[in-house]
Amino acid sequence: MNTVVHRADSPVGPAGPAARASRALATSPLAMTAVAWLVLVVLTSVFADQLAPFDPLTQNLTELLKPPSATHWLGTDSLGRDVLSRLMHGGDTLLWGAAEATAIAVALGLPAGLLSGYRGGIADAVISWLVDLTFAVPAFVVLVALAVIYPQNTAVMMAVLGVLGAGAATRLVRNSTRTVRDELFVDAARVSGLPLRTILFRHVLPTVVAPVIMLAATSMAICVIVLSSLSFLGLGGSPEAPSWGQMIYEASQNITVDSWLLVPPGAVLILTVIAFNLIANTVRDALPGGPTPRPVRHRRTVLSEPAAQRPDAEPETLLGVHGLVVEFPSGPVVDGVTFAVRKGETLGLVGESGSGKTVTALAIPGLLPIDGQITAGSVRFAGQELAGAAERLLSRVRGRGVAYIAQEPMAALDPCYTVGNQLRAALRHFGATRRAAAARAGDLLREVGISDPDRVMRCHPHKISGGMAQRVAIALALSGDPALLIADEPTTALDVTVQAAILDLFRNVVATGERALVLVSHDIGVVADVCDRVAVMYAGQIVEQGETDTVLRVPRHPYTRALLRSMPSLDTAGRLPVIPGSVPAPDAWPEGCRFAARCALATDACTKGPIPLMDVSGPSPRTTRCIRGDDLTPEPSR
Ligand SMILES: Nc1ncnc2c1ncn2[C@@H]1O[C@H](COP(=O)(O)OP(=O)(O)OP(=O)(O)O)[C@@H](O)[C@H]1O
Repeated sequence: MNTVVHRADSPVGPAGPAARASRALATSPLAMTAVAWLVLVVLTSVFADQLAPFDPLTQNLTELLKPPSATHWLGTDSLGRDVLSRLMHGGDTLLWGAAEATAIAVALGLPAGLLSGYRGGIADAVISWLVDLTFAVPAFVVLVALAVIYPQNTAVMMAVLGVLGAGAATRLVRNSTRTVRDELFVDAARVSGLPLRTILFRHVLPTVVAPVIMLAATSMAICVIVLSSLSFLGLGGSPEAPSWGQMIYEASQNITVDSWLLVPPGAVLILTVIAFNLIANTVRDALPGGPTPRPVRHRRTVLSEPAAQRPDAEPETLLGVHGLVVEFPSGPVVDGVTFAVRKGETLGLVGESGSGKTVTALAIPGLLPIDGQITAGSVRFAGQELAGAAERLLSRVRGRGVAYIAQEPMAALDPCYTVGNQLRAALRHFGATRRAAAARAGDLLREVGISDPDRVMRCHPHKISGGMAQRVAIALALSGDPALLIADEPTTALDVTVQAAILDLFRNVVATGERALVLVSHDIGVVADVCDRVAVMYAGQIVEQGETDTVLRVPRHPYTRALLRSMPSLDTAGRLPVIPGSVPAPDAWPEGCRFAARCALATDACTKGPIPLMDVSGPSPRTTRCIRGDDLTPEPSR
């Protein structure tokens, strides 16, 4: 039975970075003091007319440079004006100006950074070039020039400062987006066929909110300093209107007569800047080191030779992969893979680590890493060619046609949203009304064997166990009612009991006869348990394929036999035989049989040249890539 557990070591909190940031702010006394100070400054500035004891401009020549008193709490300046009243009015222009520049920087930088980070390619190159341009502009010199051209026009100056600051915002959002773009939950969203807009706003945006808050707080601090500096130079606004920078300037003129005048505006300015920085630092500290960047994902595949219609395709074939070749810059890693899956059928792709199973599985719905390409062959799904297809077609097919279940279900679930939230969103994406989605979400969880769906729906992913997360991932995959499920090592991370339950679940999923399943596993026992047919992969090729019973009972390739012998069973006594050596890396594939170096039956003939797939006579279609297949003795029943 699956249990709901709290994983203390979970890398993610109960919600996303934004929630973590607000919790960090709420629980840090220093940050709360900073927030309180800023609230006080803002309220005082907004209600200065009502709160200030004196008019900030009224001069009283009989009260020059008075020290703090009961009447003038902070004293008077060289023209007899009340310092406290001037201080209260002095924050207005400053804070509005800083807010204007910050809002412009974020408004420009957020979409640009999202686009640049998520799309990459030309968009990234152009936007990065523009960002570099903003970094090259000496902002303060530009502001001084603007102050001369548009005297006392703080709005124009801050707008320009905002545009220049957008470069930093864009860079920050871009980098955060790139980090999250390759997370499995974003892949999962893409696999579900969600449109770009939804993926960006629902899955990527929440993870960049906290960095943006941090940037906004830093930007406010910088803008306050810049505006004060301009006022200090007499360039930052109307000379009559009080401002903190101007007050500091006036105080500096009287420093030998009365140094106290420097204290109130200086202290308020410093405290305000420190408060913004404290908030920025608290938010920064609340952010994790960031999800580990993974190799970038590719959205589009390129086909060097046009995929032809396959005349030999059987009409009931749901998925037909023919001669699939996938290459990375280092060379091919999948080499001419051919298999077909019919409705109601489960095909197992089995082989040791590095044999090319995952790359083959990812190639089907067009989810190869960015530097991987289908360079030959065909992937026909329900009559449509997917190899080299446009992203638009692929996103239509993903989710509704083909659903992909990743090995790490926890990582495939968005940590920012509850299970219910994610399920309902997926169902709504596939056209369900709000009410129908709410009902169907519970049904789906029940279908995948979760007995208390209401409670699980309220949980964030980090609060559920691995087995439960895998069930939720399967429910999510089923939300688009796909015809084909591809499950990549779906039980590897689970304990044996949960593994058995999940395999049962897969059996039920295809039992209706309406769906097909491609199950990727390195465990031939799992494949034997669930799959109707099996394709054994080795070094980028299928080396044997046929009905599971037949292949496992009478393997016709020494690699299949070696895999079977290394499978634990109840009657296994002593140590399990291991296959000596390891799968050759793609750049070390030999000319002849790729398994020859590890094969006890290998002869000179095996290493002379490529071994083609050969038919094996028998009651059902069967192929092997071994010229000595007939010499293999049947495996004793296990
Ligand atoms: N992004 C990549 N760039 C270059 N080579 C890659 C990349 N991804 C995978 N490969 C290579 O492709 C080959 C097949 O990898 P693949 O992950 O498909 O194997 P697998 O059989 O699924 O193994 P595993 O069970 O460990 O995932 C390996 O040699 C691997 O190093």
